[in-house]
Amino acid sequence: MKCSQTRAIQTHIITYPYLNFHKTLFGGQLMAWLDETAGISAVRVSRAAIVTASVDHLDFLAPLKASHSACIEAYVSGVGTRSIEIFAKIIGEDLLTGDRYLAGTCFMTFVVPKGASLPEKIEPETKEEHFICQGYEARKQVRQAKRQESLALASNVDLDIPWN
Ligand SMILES: CCCCCCCCCCCCCCCC(=O)SCCNC(=O)CCNC(=O)[C@H](O)C(C)(C)COP(=O)(O)OP(=O)(O)OC[C@H]1O[C@@H](n2cnc3c(N)ncnc32)[C@H](O)[C@@H]1OP(=O)(O)O
Repeated sequence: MKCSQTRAIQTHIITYPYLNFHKTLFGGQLMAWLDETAGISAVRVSRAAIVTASVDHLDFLAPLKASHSACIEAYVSGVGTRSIEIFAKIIGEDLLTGDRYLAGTCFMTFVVPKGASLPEKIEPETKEEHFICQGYEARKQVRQAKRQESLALASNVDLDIPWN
């Protein structure tokens, strides 16, 4: 399957309900939009009830200002046995001037239920897709090592009620 067949796009206007006290987009709102857009891309490659497993390298590169638009574009950049890596980019646009800027990039991993099937490989076509997809195996190895660290950390986190 080609990257382009998995592409999902959302465009939002940055307006009052989404602003923080800097009058720029609240980062948590951007994360919710990213999860939705990337999730749709993950469903496009799997046609299955995916879950978000992890988000890594969400880099907030530039603030998204009030009255600008934010275009989130996501596509599959690699697949494993049950995991799907999505690359997403967030492009801000000053709608009055047409100036565009990269506001952020992100990799997310979604997991399909046991029994669901994924294509054997993802085919990049554009220069950007080739660049992003070629790093998949290295990123997956890092992620697997981080997951072991995370599981070790979780086994040391206490569940005591915090108000005593
Ligand atoms: C009815 C619905 C219809 C659908 C309609 C369409 C909807 C379209 C729009 C959706 C847009 C919104 C999307 C929001 C989706 C949520 O909001 S989901 C809610 C938030 N997420 C969760 O609650 C997930 C909670 N965690 C879990 O359930 C489990 O820990 C997981 C993530 C499924 C892993 O389970 P597991 O069975 O222990 O995994 P395991 O067998 O060890 O590994 C399986 C694969 O996952 C990878 N993996 C596991 N954990 C991680 C990790 N933390 N990081 C990276 N990779 C990992 C492994 O490396 C392995 O990869 P492969 O070698 O198979 O490629």
